[in-house]
Amino acid sequence: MGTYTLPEGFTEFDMFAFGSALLVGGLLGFFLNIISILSFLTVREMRTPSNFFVFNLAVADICLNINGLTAAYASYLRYWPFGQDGCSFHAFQGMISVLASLSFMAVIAWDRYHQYCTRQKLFWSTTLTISGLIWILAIFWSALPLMGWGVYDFEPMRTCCTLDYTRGDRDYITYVLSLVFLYLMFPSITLISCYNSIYKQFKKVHHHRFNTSLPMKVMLMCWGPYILMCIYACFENVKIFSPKLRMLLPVIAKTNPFFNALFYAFGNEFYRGGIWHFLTGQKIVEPDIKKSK
Ligand SMILES: CC1=C(/C=C/C(C)=C/C=C/C(C)=C/C=O)C(C)(C)CCC1
Repeated sequence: MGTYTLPEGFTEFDMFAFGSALLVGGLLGFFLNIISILSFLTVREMRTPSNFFVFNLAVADICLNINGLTAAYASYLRYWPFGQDGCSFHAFQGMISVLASLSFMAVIAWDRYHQYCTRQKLFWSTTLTISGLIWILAIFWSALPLMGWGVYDFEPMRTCCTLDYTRGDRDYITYVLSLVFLYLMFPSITLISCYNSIYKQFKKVHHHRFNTSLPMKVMLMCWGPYILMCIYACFENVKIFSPKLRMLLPVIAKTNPFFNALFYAFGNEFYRGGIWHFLTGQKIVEPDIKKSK
C-alpha cells in the first residue's frame, strides 16, 4: 500500500465511518436496484413503455451506487488510488447518473399523470425517444466540466470527486445556476404539478393508490442540503463549513437510489408484480385503474 497523509479535518475513524456509510448506502441501493433491473429484463409481461422509465431510473441509480461504492473503497484505503484523471472520470460518471436520475423522476411523474388522470396510452416510440434524449443530455451536461465549464475535483476527504464548489468563480456560478434551472426547477415543477393532479384525482375517486407527496419529499430530503451548499458556494466561501459537514451532504445525497428503488419500483403497483414474479416465479395480477372508478 502507498503512503498517505490523512486529509485535513479527518481522523482515521472519520474515514472509516464515512466509508462505512457509503458502503451501506451503496450496497442497499445496489441490491434493490439490481432486483428491479433484472425483473424488467426477465419478466416479459412487465416490459411496458411506462415501466421502461422505471427501469432506466434504476439503471441511473445503480450507476450512482457503483460510484458510491468506489468512494467507499477509497475511503477504506484512505487515499484515492486512481489519480487525477480517475477522479475526473469518477465525478463525470457520478454526475451523469445524478442528472439522468433526476430527469427520470420527472418523466415518471409526467407518465403517471397520464396513467391516472388522462388514461392516455404511452407508445414505445415516445418512451424510447425521451429516454434516449435524457441520457444524451445527462452526458452532455456532465461532460461540460471536463471541457472547462466548471471543474471536477476531490471532495474534502480526497476519496471521491465532484464538481469543485470551492472555486466559486464565474464559470462555476453560471454552470451551477444552469443546473439549478434545468435539473432542479424543471423537475420540481413537473413533480409538484403532476403529483398534485394525481392527488386530486385520487381524492375524486376516493381511492389513494399511493402517497403522492412522497416523491418530492424524498428528492428534497436527499438532494436539498447538497444543492443548497452548491448554490451557497456561488455567493460565499463554503470553506466556512467544516470538511465533515461538506462530506456528509454528498453521502446523504447518495442514499437517494435506495429510496427511489423502494418508491418507484417496489412501491409501484405496475412494477412490483413483476418483481414478485422474478423473485418467486408466481404470476402477476394486473392492477386495473378503472376498478376504482
Ligand atoms: C447544483 C445542482 C446539482 C448538482 C449536483 C452535483 C454537483 C452532483 C455531483 C455528483 C457527483 C459528482 C457524484 C459523484 O460522486 C443537481 C443535483 C444536479 C440539481 C441542481 C443543482
